[in-house]
Amino acid sequence: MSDEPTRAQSALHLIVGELEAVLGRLESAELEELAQAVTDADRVFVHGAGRSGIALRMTAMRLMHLGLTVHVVGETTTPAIETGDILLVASGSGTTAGIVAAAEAAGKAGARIAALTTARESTLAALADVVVVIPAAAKLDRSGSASEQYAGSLFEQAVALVGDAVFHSLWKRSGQSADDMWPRHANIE
Ligand SMILES: O=C([C@H](O)CO)[C@H](O)[C@H](O)COP(=O)(O)O
Repeated sequence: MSDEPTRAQSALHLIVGELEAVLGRLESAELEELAQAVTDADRVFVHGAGRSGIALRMTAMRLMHLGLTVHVVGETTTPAIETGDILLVASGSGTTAGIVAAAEAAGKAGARIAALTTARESTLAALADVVVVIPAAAKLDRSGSASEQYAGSLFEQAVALVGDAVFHSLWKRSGQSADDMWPRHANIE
């Protein structure tokens, strides 16, 4: 058998390399601001379209494991957002209509808004109290300069990892052990 990497292995190397590069360019102060805003909030609401939303659902689960009250916007049981809450949104483009509308509504309700986006100058970023810029490709960027991957893949992967990093830092600050958190894990699945 040849030692040559398969094409999927080559793709994995590409993805890991792109992630390392893009995550290395994140502003540490922005990440700290995000972690603090999440921990300061009464409740955390997450929202994103498509894969951006899927990535944030991973974060939502871990923040729940940490003991925070977390809701995914659009779920049947999600209540009204209000003052003291934070809406955490992810949108590579920063212009997805439903996400911008949600941020506007959350702001009017008195909630804080934290946005993960590639676009610091976007409508979404302008609405947000906390912005973490992930300098990946937005989904319509066909230049290949920010990423060789399809559409917003690099952004969406980075959102999941940023969420895990925020969770991990908050977990370590909390002093809880893994055993302390485990009873919150779903026991019907
Ligand atoms: O699902 C997505 C698409 O496959 C792009 O890679 C996006 O996450 C979805 O279209 C939302 O777009 P953004 O709000 O610009 O992240």
